[in-house]
Amino acid sequence: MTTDLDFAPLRTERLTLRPLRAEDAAELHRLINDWEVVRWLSRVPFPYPRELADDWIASTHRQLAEGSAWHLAIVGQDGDTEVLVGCVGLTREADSRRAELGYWVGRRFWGHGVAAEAAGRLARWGLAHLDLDRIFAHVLEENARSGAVLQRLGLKESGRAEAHFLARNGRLPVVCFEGGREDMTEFPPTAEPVVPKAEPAAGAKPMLLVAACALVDPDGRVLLARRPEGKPMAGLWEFPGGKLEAGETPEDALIRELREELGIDVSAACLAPFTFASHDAGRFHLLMPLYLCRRWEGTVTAREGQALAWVRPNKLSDYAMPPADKPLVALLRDFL
Ligand SMILES: Nc1nc2c([nH]c(=O)n2[C@@H]2O[C@H](COP(=O)(O)OP(=O)(O)OP(=O)(O)O)[C@@H](O)[C@H]2O)c(=O)[nH]1
Repeated sequence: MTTDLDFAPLRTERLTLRPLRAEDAAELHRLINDWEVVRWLSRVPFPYPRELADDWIASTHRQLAEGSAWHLAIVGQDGDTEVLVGCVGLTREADSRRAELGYWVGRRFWGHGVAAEAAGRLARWGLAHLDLDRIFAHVLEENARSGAVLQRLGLKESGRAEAHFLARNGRLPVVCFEGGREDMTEFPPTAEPVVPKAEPAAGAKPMLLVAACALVDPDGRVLLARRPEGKPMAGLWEFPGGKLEAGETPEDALIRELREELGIDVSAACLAPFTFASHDAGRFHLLMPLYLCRRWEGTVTAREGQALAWVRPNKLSDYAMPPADKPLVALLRDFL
């Protein structure tokens, strides 16, 4: 049976990450039944029985369907032919916002940066689309090459431990790595903040002016939008809005952003100033007025493919939000 389980393949410059297929079993077995590959992996036996490839592929489908793990085939393209290169996986830790990253690459594909390209893509996808805050992994102490892959992704060494290695029939020392969305590299550089008219004094941080809005529906629920993959803080939930463009008032900017992002028309008279965030965001200082709006025209639609959620005020804290938003959420909860 071939099924892609409604999982849209993830692409990188050279690779595609897609659910494993029953037909991959023979090639997967050929690649992984190799001591040079298995010796670094903790949960894989050696020799690797051919039937295990079938069983394992079936188990990855069950995990994908239940949302507990995302084990994907790493495939490349040789002309018109798809080539299986290895596997990469993200496994959710029970009752936490962490997931474990793992990968292996067939020996003949070593030395081309495949692992970092695939693992980086899956880790960033996971942070953007699943309710995750941290990615962790462990590698054998002697596996410096794999440690370098994790460092390239931005994960930091978080400690030492021991893990059981099936093919070695024993416990061996491992190095643990961990990181969150702020650590993950390869984000496109953030657009330069809009600097208000007066140049900041030498050495002062530029001020970024962002207007945001809590849309409140007739049931008293507040709209949150999820920051999409590829942007800084991808996966966090925020109030719709955006940066002021040159010459705009905060109200102008909100009216424009709400139309662009959500397809609704709001009038300045319906934007009630509520509170503001003043937050040191590192490279710049964020000043963000937050408005309340209960009346608009049109139907709220995700015009930019972003996930949207209407959230009861007492549930707002279940959503991971940028640090600047935390005090705003508390005020909003008390007010609504
Ligand atoms: N809209 C909005 N932005 C927020 C919130 N909290 C918060 O820290 N911000 C920050 O304010 C800035 C909003 O800018 P933006 O939405 O126009 O721009 P962006 O970084 O998403 O990318 P862009 O330049 O491609 O538009 C980002 O740095 C964002 O992280 C919030 O609740 N709503």
